[in-house]
Amino acid sequence: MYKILTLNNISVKGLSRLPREQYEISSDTTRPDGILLRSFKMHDMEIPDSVAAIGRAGAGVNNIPVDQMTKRGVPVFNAPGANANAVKELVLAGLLIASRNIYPAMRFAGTLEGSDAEISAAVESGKKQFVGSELPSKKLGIIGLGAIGIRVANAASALGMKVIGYDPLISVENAWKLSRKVQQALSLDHLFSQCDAVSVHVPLLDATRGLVSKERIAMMPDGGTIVNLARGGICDDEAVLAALDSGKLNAYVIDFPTAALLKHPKVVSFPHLGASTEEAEENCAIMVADQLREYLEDGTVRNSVNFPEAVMPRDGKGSRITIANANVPNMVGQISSILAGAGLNIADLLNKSRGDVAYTVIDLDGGVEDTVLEKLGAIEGVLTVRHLPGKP
Ligand SMILES: NC(=O)C1=CN([C@@H]2O[C@H](COP(=O)(O)OP(=O)(O)OC[C@H]3O[C@@H](n4cnc5c(N)ncnc54)[C@H](O)[C@@H]3O)[C@@H](O)[C@H]2O)C=CC1
Ligand SMILES: O=C(O)CCC(=O)C(=O)O
Repeated sequence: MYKILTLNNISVKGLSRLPREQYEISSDTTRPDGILLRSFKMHDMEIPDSVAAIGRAGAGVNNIPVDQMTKRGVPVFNAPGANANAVKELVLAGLLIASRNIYPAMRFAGTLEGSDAEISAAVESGKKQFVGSELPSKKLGIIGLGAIGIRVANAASALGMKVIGYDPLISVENAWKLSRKVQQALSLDHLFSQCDAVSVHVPLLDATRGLVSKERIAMMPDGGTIVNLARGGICDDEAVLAALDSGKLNAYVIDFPTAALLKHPKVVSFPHLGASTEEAEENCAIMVADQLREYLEDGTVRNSVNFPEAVMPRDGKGSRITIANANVPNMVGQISSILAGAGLNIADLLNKSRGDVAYTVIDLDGGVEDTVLEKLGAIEGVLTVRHLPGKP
């Protein structure tokens, strides 16, 4: 029986991918084999050494101590693209809310009193305060052309906006998906200097912290909009607030409000709502539960943020061993020698590496003694050895 600890509510459709006869799922369990979570902050948590894998039902993994898990040989999985449409829709909503002054206009309408005729008169005289602008008259800059950025770029372009994108690390697959109407920015400064609105879609990393800075905001045309549904910290909030006060910026759309931001009339705050649709919650939970199950049962690695992709078909009968180790020379040689010394025949072998980690999947013709597993675990640099018995 595998034990799974949940640190947030995970969609039932996802949890149902883990059959109850094999998986015990609880928000309060000791010695779990796997953890499923969304935005729970794991950095201050003591992660039990029983944990073999962590599944993030979403995209961002800045709430998980990924480096620490890599050193322990624990893969962290996420659900790339599974909530991207939901975020794209909220970005478009944010742009429209900002450009049409929808919040102040709704607040104004909500204050009106009197007869229908009086309300109608107040509506007609009051609406001039909320005159907005249309999206096609604006140029949108998108920073980060991953699953979300690409969708926002293509959708904004289809709505008639001029769109320019910046992502020096864009994948070939994503580049193919990008509308040909989207221009390429040569640098962040190039992007900021010509965009009326900028939307960020990058992970929170050292390299992206404070990326929307005072200096870059100053390059924008007056009256601009910043949209940040990516993470707090990517924009320098103090600089944004000063720019809102001076009129340099007209609106800030944020999914990560702070006390200072909530008080400001030009800030459009959402409560980390980007991925909160039934569809996105189900997509993420299903994807990550499937990946966790495949790893626990077969050692397969798909969509990990710290392990190499490792998919080796399995006939199910013989034993499978998986080994995570430091990515240093002669590991496969040492592993094979121990198996050969124990008279074990390797039926199939896959060895992949990513950064500091290497991962090996070995199918054996028969079973394997615990003493052999102990010898494998004692090789210097080996982080984890897992034995996955054959399935009938
Ligand atoms: N508000 C919400 O509920 C949600 C927020 N997010 C946030 O959005 C972020 C992006 O999500 P996805 O598009 O799904 O991720 P993704 O991994 O598909 O795309 C991220 C893109 O950013 C690019 N990038 C990385 N560093 C960069 C830099 N310094 N400059 C320019 N581009 C850079 C990468 O090359 C990649 O193409 C997540 O990391 C997460 O923080 C994601 C989903 C929901
Ligand atoms: O699970 C959520 O609601 C948050 C989603 C998110 O921020 C992400 O996927 O990065």
